[in-house]
Order: sequence, then C-alpha cells, then structure tokens
Amino acid sequence: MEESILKVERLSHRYSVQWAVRDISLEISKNGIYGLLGSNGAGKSTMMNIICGVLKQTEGSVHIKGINMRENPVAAKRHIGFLPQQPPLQMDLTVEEYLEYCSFMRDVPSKEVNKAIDKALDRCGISHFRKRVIHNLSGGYQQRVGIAQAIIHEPAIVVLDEPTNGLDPNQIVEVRHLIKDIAQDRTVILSTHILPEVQATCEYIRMIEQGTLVFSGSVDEFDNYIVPSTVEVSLIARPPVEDLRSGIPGVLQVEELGGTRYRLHFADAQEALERVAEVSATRGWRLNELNMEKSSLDAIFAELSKK
Ligand SMILES: Nc1ncnc2c1ncn2[C@@H]1O[C@H](COP(=O)(O)OP(=O)(O)OP(=O)(O)O)[C@@H](O)[C@H]1O
Repeated sequence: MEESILKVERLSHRYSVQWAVRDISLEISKNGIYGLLGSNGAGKSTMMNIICGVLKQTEGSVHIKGINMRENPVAAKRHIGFLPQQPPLQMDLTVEEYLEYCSFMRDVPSKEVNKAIDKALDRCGISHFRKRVIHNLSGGYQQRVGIAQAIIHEPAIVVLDEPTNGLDPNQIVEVRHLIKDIAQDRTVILSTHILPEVQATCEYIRMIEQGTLVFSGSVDEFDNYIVPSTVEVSLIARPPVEDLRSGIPGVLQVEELGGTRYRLHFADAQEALERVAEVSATRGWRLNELNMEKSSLDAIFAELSKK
C-alpha cells in the first residue's frame, strides 16, 4: 500500500462566527503537482495555513507522512515547505544570508547548511545571485528565493500559495518551469484562483468553493466539466435570429448582445466554431469575429454543484 503523504480528515475552520472551511477530507499518496483551485474567499489560504501548521483548525485533523500536525507540529513541519502568498523574505539580507537563516529555522544540521544552500540555489537557478541583497532582485527572482527557502530542508511536500501572483508573463513561465522541476521528487500543492494556471502546471485538481471540496480528480477529468458551451459571433450581414437558431446545427438558443453580436448556446460545443464559420460562409452572413467562451470558475462551480 502507498504511504499517505498528506491526509486531511473532516477539517473545519471558523473565524469568529464565520466558517471558512467546512468538513473537508482529502488524501494524497502519490507525488505530483496538485492545484488547490477556488475563487477568492473560497478558503484556500485557510486550508494551506492549517496544512502547514501556521493556523490551528477548529475541527478535524491533518497528518503529514502519518504525523499529526496538531499533536506533533515540529516533526510534521520537517516534511513540509511553505511559500505563503506574501513571501517571508528578509529584504535587507543577501540571498545566501537569508537561506542560512532559513536553514537554522528549519533545523538543518549545522554541518549540512552550506550543502543545503548550494543545492537550493542551484535548483532554483539563483547561484549567481547568492551575494545579492534580496531587495535588489526582480519579482521573479525574489519568488525563486521564496521557493528556495521552501525546499531548503528537502521536504516531502511543498505548499505554494498563489506563486505566480504579480509576476510578468516571462517570469510566470520561468516560475512554472521551476515548480515542475522541484515536483520531480516531491509533492507540490499550489493554490490559485486562476484556472489556466492549474491547467498549465498541475496534474491533479482539488477544487474548493465556499469552504467545501467540490472536485477531486485529474486535470483531464476536470476538463470534462469545462467544455465551453457558448460561442460569441459578430456578423456583418445581420441575419434574423431565427435563421441563426435553425440554420446552425446544434444551436439551442441565441442571445442578442447588441449591434451585430450574438451569443450562441450549444448543447455540445465541439466543432461549434467550424459549424458557425461554415454556415456563415454558405449563407453569406459575412463573419466578422468568432470566439469560443471559456467557462468561468463560477460557472464550473454551478455545474459541479448539480452533480
Ligand atoms: N483572519 C480572518 N478573520 C476573519 N475572516 C477571515 C480571516 N481570514 C480569512 N477570512 C475569511 O474566510 C474566508 C476564506 O478566506 P481565505 O483567505 O481562506 O480564502 P482564499 O480562497 O484563500 O481567498 P483568496 O484567494 O482571496 O486569498 C473568506 O470569507 C475570508 O473573508
């Protein structure tokens, strides 16, 4: 039987009167990148803080490699690295000084500190910046330092809260590469409210909304829920709405969006773009613009709630 890396049982958390997390159970027993997906306020940070032992839950339990986080936090935390939403960087230290401090905080044996720092710097591609004061690094490199501190003690699990937040597109791509690299020999849990972030980086998804777990499965399984079902089209010729509904195979409903723009609802949007383009051409509707609309997290949540 595979050893459980993370086991969360019946976890609930309440801030004064409001429940932020309600009765969540989940288990991870295979390495990989797990996306914790949910809208703003869904309860992701609360979950991550509890898993990392930064916040004490109201009810339920968290086990890291079989160790109860509440009963034995020091031992459990040896197996976990955490990069919170606000990276805990000491801006006036050099990268090396900061990682030395983190090694101390993480109980890395003193004779292994230099090796641990070299390894984390190398892994995160920042060896050449070891003498640089953190304040003088770009956002993307500061995030790399944040990831280096999360892996300095070689934990089995690394938890990253919104790791690409505030980075420019190039930095986002680089940080995603780095996350995939560090996940080769450990479990990474990454929280985000951005669906494409999960699709680009993760293999598995756990989705929470309003404090409860609404989906648990692979990214491929999740994609079955987000097959887009609407197409936005702009036609120069202004055909009657009824012609759009009856003329294009599979259209259930047509919404008029103003001017010559329409939203077409399909039961199954597979090949919808091709169908709209083909019919527009044969009927002389003069296609101006055509877009497949992606489901929002809210729409996916509504869909999942029906299951
Ligand atoms: N310290 C706190 N005191 C009171 N309520 C809080 C506190 N922290 C979070 N909450 C509330 O708990 C709920 C869950 O918040 P949480 O930060 O865990 O969500 P999230 O999914 O991480 O959202 P975001 O993506 O915006 O960070 C929200 O309604 C939030 O307002």
